[in-house]
Order: sequence, then C-alpha cells, then structure tokens
Amino acid sequence: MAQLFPLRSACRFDTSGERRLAERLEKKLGADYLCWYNAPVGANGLQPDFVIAHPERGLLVLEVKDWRLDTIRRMDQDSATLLVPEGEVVVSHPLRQARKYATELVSALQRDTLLRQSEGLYAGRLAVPFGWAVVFTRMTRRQFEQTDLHEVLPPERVLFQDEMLESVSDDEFADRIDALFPAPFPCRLSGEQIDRIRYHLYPEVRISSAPGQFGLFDNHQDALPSLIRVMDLQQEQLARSLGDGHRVIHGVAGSGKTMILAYRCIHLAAAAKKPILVLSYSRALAGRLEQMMAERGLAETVQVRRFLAWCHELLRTHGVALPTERGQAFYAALVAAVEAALESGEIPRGQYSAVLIDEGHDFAPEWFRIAVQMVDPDTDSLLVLYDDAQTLYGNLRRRDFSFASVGIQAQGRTTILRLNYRNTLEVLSVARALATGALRAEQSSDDGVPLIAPESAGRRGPLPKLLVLDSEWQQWHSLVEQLQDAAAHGRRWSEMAVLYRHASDAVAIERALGAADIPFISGRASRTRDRLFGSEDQVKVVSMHSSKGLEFPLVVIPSLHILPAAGEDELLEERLLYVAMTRALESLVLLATAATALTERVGQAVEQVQRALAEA
Ligand SMILES: Nc1ncnc2c1ncn2[C@@H]1O[C@H](COP(=O)(O)OP(=O)(O)OP(=O)(O)O)[C@@H](O)[C@H]1O
Repeated sequence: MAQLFPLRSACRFDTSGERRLAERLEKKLGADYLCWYNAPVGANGLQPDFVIAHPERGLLVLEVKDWRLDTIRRMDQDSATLLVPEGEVVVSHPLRQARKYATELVSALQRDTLLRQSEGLYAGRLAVPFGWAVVFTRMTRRQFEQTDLHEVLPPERVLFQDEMLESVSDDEFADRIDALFPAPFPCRLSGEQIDRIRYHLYPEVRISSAPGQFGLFDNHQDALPSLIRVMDLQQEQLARSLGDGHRVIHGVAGSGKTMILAYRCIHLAAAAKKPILVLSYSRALAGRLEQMMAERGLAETVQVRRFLAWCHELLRTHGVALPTERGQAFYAALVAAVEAALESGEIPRGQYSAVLIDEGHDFAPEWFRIAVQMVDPDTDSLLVLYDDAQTLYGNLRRRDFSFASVGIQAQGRTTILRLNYRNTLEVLSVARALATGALRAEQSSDDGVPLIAPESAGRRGPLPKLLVLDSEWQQWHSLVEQLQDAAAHGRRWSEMAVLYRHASDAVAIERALGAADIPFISGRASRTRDRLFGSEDQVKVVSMHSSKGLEFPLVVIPSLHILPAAGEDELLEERLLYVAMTRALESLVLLATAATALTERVGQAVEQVQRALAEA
C-alpha cells in the first residue's frame, strides 16, 4: 500500500476522478511509492494534482482530467477547447500543464548539490529522473485511439479510465504507472535524498533545530543547511491531514506531538471562520505556545488556554455565576458549572473552528466532554495528543474510560508515534531504563492502544552525568559550575534549565544562581510561569511538573536523592523523573547529595548504556 499525503479521508477532491485515482494509487501501489495530492510545490506554491516519488524511478507529476471524449471540441499542441454548459472554453493542454509543474519541481531541486549526479555521463545533472503525464478518468484507451487526438497527445503519456478500474490487478496498474516514469538513467535514491527532495518540494515539512520552536521552521531562512531536518512520513501525513474530523495521536515523549499541533494551528488559522482553541493542562506549555502564535501574528485567531482557566473565562464571558466552593472543590464545581451551562444553552456550543488538546493524558473525562461540544459541527475538527507514560494528574493508572464514552470518535482515527526525536540515544536509553513502571506495557481499557515505549531516532550525544556530592553546599556549587562550564563552551543561558521537584529546592537554586551572577527566571511564582519563555538570555528554573512539553539543550536535575519523595505515589515520582529527563535535547546532568536506591539505578543505567553503545 502506497503512502498518500494527506490521508485520503482528509483530501478535499475537486473531482470524482481524482478521488478514484487516489484510492487506486494508495491501494494498488507498493509501500515505496509516496503520493502527494494537491500539495503546493516549491516557492511559487503551484499545486499539481498528484506528485509520485519512488526511490528507483524518480518523480512523476500527474494532471487529472475528468473530460469526456464528446466534450473535447479541439486540441492542439498548446490548448484544448472544451464544451461546457456555458459554451466553449479554451484551457491549457493537459500535458503542457503537467510539464510546467514538473519544471517547477526541477528548479526547486536543482539548487541542491547533494541531489546532483557526482559521476558518469550525466555528472552535474539532477540525480532524480522526472516525468509528467495525464490521467483521463472518463475515457478509455480505445476510445481515445479512435480519434486523432494522439497527434497532439501521445497516448503512452496517458493513463486511461479502463487502466485504473478497481478490477485491474495491482501488478498491471503498477506497470502502467511505472511506464509513465521516464528512465533516462538508473536511479537509486537513498532515504536521505528522498528527505532532501521533500525538503525542497514541500517547505512545510521542514523542521527547525532552534530551541523552543517546537520544530517549527522559519521560512525566511534562505541558506541551505548541509544537515536538513524534515518531518517523518507519518508526521507529514498527520500534519497535512488538517481538520479531518476527530483524531487522536498517541505519541511517546519527544515524538513531535506539539510540533504537529503547532503546525496544524498555523495552517487551520489561515482558513478558520471562528477562533481555534488549544487546551493544555500546564501553564508553562500554554505560555510558550501562546507566545509562538503571537510571534506569527495569530494571537487573535488561535487562543491557547489552560483548561481550568478557560472554564473560568467561559463562565464569566457568558454571565454564569462562578461556584462558591473553596480549594480543590472549587475546580470540580467549576467544571460542573460549565457542563450545566452548556446543557442549558447559557454557554453556546460549537464556538471554535477547531479544538486541539495537548497533554490529553492529564484530562478528566468531563473535560473531554466539554471540549468536544465546543467544536463547530461544520468542521468537526478535534485533535487530541496523548502519552500515558507522562500522566501526572488525575487518575495515574491507565485511562479507565473510553474515548467514545466522552464523545470522541477516534475509532480508526488513532495514530501511534513511537520515535523519539528530541533526546539523544544516550539520554533516552537512561530515561527508559529508569521508567520501567511508567513504561510497563499494559493494554489500555478500550482503544486497544498499548502503552508505548519510545524508540530513539538515533541522534548521539554525551552520556548523562550523575554526580553524587557530599553536601548541599557542594551540590549548589556543582550546579553553578555545570552551567558556567556550558556557557564557557558557547551555550546561551536561555538554552539551560534546572528542573526541581520541590519549591524548597527552587529557593536554594535561585539563591545559588543569584550569588554566581547567572541570569535566570524562575517559574516558582505562578505569575512568572507564563513569562518563562521571553527572549531574555536567562537560565530557566522550572518544576518537574511544569517542564512537561518543554525542551532545553542542557537540563540539570538536582536533589535526585529525595526521589521518590516521601509519601508520594512511586509511579508518579517515576513519571515525573521520566518527564524531566526527556526534556534534555543534548546534555543531562543529575545531582544528588546521598547515594540512594535511585542514584544506584541511575549509575547502573548509565554504565549499561555506555557498555551497550561501546559494543554496538
Ligand atoms: N522528524 C523529526 N526530525 C527531527 N526532529 C524532530 C522530528 N520530529 C520532531 N522533532 C523534534 O523533536 C522535538 C520534540 O518534539 P515535540 O516537542 O513536538 O514532541 P512531543 O511529542 O510534544 O514531546 P513531549 O510529549 O515529550 O512534550 C522537537 O525539538 C522537534 O523539533
């Protein structure tokens, strides 16, 4: 089965012929064919009907026409005259149109020396054969050959209706498609070359390596980097399948969930008739996402909210009385009040073009029920991102309700992302070794989605460092040294984070950094938590809870010896540590002032990883 971008369910086909062709391409071609429908290509954003890529055949542009033979009045080398209800119209010759798109592809690819042939007769030329062809979805080859149209359109450059019937065998269909690819020279594209082709043709799959951008690429960057980063095929498929009903993505830590969410927001915003709502649990993540949307001029269209704060806002906006309960009871009553107001119509449903939920694993069933009702039924666009291994609030065990029971139609619309791109192999291996409970495979209650352990995308870096020191004073001294050392090696302060478990540690960290004149911003006070990501060059001091969803090139976690914190759920403590460790993009330093069972395990995990990597 070929891969189609976007998912077929999300394609907005212009004609029934395009729909049929997409289905045949997807079902009848092998997995090594990549097919894009209507994706804008290159800098000018031209939209060929289909582009097909294959490692051994190259690139093919298809122009699809639903023309019937009796509607073609005339055709010459340049144009065709068609009979339509309004009279005669002159349109471009379909093969010329396809060639124009193919030329656009080539000019986008030719800039890249790594896509040129390095030796042989064709040295210096593009290493990718490319061709173009026409698909007539309502005309058979026989019908066509009985006319003189072949004088202006070679039939070997056309796929006809009878060659794309459901009844045509997969092999026959693949042979017909293959025959449309030109074969001027042998072609064997590597995975990296295919990624480079995608990078040039489809700028929206590019990934930025700038920290704090969730991978979102700044298209103003003009120089071509030698090491490019693009979404993987699964991510691209999800990112492109905009607004296609309800969708759930189960993704391991660092698998690009937030990146896909941010991408979707930006693209949905371009066409949205109502605002778009992003809901998350934690303040820091919401703050960062909100800032990113504002940087792109989308502050009005994309509203980023913490769920409970949003409930509060809804009640106030619609003149519904706030609950009078105090403490934790207030929040439960707040949620109940919103549910009741939706039921009574005091709060109108369907206020948002799309609702996107980050950190869905921390949402209670009633939260989902409320969010689902706020999606405009005309778009029905709901995206839920989920990772059981990072559940920190509510029911810490596996989800005990089904998505269907809260109104999410996720059957057959669930995707699993297993690859972790954020962490180096070294960091991820140690985090995994410690999170045995958090990552224990159990079957979830309803959707049949197992708890997923992350696999590394393979990036390499230094081994995590564990320093067990003799006293508190030494620990803070060592913390300062680690940060200063990184700064001396060129790291900006803003690329470093210190993640703490308890507020008392935060006070000590702030004191130590202050005394060493290291600029920092601390999220200890909730009012500063959403300002953590200003442009200032400051070390971030963040609680483990608030670090969820974020990432930093250097992460230091002090006071490991206090974990698991006394009286706390061990599974929660393990998850917290897993979340905190998987925030590190490059380097991870763990500090403790006493050897404990956990520091022992960390030490063993680091040694094990070191040994395994040395043997590999
Ligand atoms: N295909 C890819 N190639 C290279 N880097 C990638 C790719 N996909 C994602 N990344 C990078 O991986 C990092 C993690 O992405 P993101 O924050 O979206 O993950 P996440 O699934 O939301 O993680 P978490 O649940 O741990 O917060 C980002 O720096 C992003 O740029």
